[in-house]
Amino acid sequence: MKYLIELQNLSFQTGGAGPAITVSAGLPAGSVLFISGPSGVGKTTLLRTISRLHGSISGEVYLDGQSWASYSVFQWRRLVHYFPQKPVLFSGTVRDNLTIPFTVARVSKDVVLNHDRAKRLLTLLLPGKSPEQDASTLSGGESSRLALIRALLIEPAVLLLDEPTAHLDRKTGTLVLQALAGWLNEQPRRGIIMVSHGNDAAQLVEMGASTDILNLGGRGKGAWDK
Ligand SMILES: Nc1ncnc2c1ncn2[C@@H]1O[C@H](COP(=O)(O)OP(=O)(O)OP(=O)(O)O)[C@@H](O)[C@H]1O
Repeated sequence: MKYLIELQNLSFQTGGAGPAITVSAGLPAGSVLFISGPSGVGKTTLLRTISRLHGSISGEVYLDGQSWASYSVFQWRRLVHYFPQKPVLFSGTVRDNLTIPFTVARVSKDVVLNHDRAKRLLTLLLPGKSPEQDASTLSGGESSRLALIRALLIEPAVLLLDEPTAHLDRKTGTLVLQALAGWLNEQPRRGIIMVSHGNDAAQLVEMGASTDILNLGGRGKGAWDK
């Protein structure tokens, strides 16, 4: 299989005025596709379209060669997981926020939090924070990192990240990128599509990730499709 996820002539309309945008791109497993383009061009809308939170006009998305039409919306969003710019936390503790998605799958809370990966991610991204802390007392950046840990624990095949390092200082941003690079390397068939700036791309390359750019201000093709 050449691509983990492939956008084939995916056409969508943003909420703003302007013509529909059509993109084609393929993401090999283990790599990161950066979405670039000027403010308001439709980067967030593209991520929301890929996750089926925003309707498309035409075209298709393939995951491991299988069209998105063959998945229920629920299955698709679990496998192709959208992480918004302002993620929502549940009321309750840090622990509750990490375990709530798993109560649906009837996995015990202790299993989730005793998982090595959960412990490692908490130590990396929220050092010094207790699982018993009320999540509403976390800072904006900490809340976002807690939500990111939750997204990583859900183990999607593809993570769609909307500016995950925005508003973070460089050191904390690097920790987030380390968590993402580690997550990519853990399993062979994972990928990330993210809206972010060139500095993140350069750092991920330094960490050994293979990256590409899909420029929405440009012709709408990934470099892998040349
Ligand atoms: N619900 C909505 N109602 C009206 N307009 C909307 C809605 N959502 C998005 N838009 C508009 O659609 C356009 C694309 O928005 P989008 O958030 O996808 O842009 P973006 O490229 O991610 O921008 P930025 O880099 O500033 O975050 C913008 O002009 C935005 O104002």
